[in-house]
Amino acid sequence: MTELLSSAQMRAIEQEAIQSGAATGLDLMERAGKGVVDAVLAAWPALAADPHRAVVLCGPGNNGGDGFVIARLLRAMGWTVRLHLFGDPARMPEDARHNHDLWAAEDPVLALDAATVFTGPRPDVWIDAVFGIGLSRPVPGEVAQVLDADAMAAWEQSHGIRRVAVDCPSGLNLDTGMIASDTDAPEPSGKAGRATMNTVDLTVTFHSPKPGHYLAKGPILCGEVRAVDIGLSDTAPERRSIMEEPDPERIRLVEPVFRGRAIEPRTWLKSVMAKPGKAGHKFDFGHVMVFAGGVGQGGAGRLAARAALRTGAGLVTVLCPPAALIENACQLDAIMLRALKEDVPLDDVADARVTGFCMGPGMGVTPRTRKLVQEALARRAGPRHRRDPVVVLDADALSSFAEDPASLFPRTHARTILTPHEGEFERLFPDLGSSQRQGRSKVDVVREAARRAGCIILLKGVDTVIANPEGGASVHVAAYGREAPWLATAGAGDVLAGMIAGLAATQASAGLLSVAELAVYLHVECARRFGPGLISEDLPEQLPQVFCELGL
Ligand SMILES: NC(=O)C1=CN([C@@H]2O[C@H](COP(=O)(O)OP(=O)(O)OC[C@H]3O[C@@H](n4cnc5c(N)ncnc54)[C@H](O)[C@@H]3O)[C@@H](O)[C@H]2O)[C@@H](O)CC1
Ligand SMILES: [K+]
Repeated sequence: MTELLSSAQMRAIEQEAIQSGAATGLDLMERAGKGVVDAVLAAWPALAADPHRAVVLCGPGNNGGDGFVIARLLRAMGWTVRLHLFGDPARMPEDARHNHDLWAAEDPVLALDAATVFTGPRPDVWIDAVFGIGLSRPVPGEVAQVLDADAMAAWEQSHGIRRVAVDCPSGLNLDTGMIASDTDAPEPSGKAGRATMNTVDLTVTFHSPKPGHYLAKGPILCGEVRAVDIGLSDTAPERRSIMEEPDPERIRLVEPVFRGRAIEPRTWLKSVMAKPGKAGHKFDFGHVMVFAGGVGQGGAGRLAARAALRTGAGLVTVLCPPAALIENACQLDAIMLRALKEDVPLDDVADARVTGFCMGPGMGVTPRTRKLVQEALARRAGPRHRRDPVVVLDADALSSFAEDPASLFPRTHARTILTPHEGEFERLFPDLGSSQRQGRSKVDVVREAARRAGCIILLKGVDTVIANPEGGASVHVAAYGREAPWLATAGAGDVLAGMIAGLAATQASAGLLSVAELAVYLHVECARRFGPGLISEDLPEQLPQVFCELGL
């Protein structure tokens, strides 16, 4: 997994390098600028053949300083560069000011406004170095006009211009992935934030990617993200193994990468999933019970059950009210079926070998659902198991506690995982949901929710955030070449809940957060493998081929 660094962590690493004498701020800025130029030429090798035109937009801080370095390096390659500055050079930080002066000694520093920028000739490359991690408020109106998605149409064939962002498209908050004008917070400047922000083709960031590249608007705006090495060493207190819970000080990006290097997905899968012994018995791979709804309400539970079985659980049983037995029996074969009468306690039907419960899809928002959830949460490890059964709570199992979430949290435990979508999350954590809309990072709110509930929380979305009560957090995004828009289909969440229950119920040695990470990854892989036209029934059916393609 790649570890994502917050702005504060990035600053601390830079400061340590500077204070230890390993590099000066100027060295780092020079390497950053060179890293951007190299990344541009690597992305579009044809640009290296002969000199081209560039527009470089610089801001008042060190992001602008990087811009001045880039402009100077391109000029040295014979390029024609028009450089525009927002801000007063006299007030720039020292290193940025130094690079400003090197540029200004030979070429003009133009104003950064639409009239000045778009009356110049059309560039081949557009470099946005206005704001980076230092963005502290909405982008001022005159800069916003230049960065507006439609503004480039002032040039003919503007779609052919290669757009590059330094650290991030200016206006994107690298901790939250939001743009200031997206949030409910009033804008202190009183000026309207821009409605549309220019997307770029390539974002070049330094040392390590940041959460904002993957959260919220980040994946829409950044194009492709390249992290370039600027010679900083990583001072993470301890780098953990892929199957351990993540370092609570860091945020982990869910992808088959470990310690910065791509690994075979097979290595990742094998480290998380149960290792089948040669003489494995079905009970060695766990028994998941999935609760289905009443007559005509069983589809969601059956989808989850199918996903749990395909993911590797040895046995899966659907529990349903007696009236729904025939309906379910007509649809299930390998999945077992048991009736659960209204007044019968869960212990009467679930023996000690049950290692996982998947609850919520189609169950109904009822007092009975609440009671069953409470009973499942009270279960403890059977004699043959090291761990308590996992309890995955989704959909109606969560909504059944919407009136009184505080009555759920004393019962949830470290082997519980809640898988809400945004609406369900906000019903359980109203204050956290609204603080997110006001600009708080999705990672921070999910971390706090996990702490409050004392269990794992997986908040679904194109950007999915998972956190555990210790502060460990990971982000998975269905973007950057792993888009799966057709996953927005009825029942896809039920399948995910079943996949998590199926993987976790095998009692693999990996922690539950690692299991949830893998389930989210597999879920998207299944959707991508099937492609457009996907319906939720198709998802579990892709698993055998996905496992095979990932080398399992
Ligand atoms: N030595 C270093 O610190 C390095 C920093 N690097 C670059 O430096 C950047 C961070 O530099 P800074 O901390 O100076 O931050 P930025 O350059 O991102 O922006 C800070 C400046 O912008 C102003 N500002 C912020 N939001 C504004 C708004 N909405 N409207 C008007 N003004 C606004 C601030 O008052 C400050 O002057 C990184 O993103 C990266 O590009 C790289 O060169 C690597 C080395
Ligand atoms: K920028």
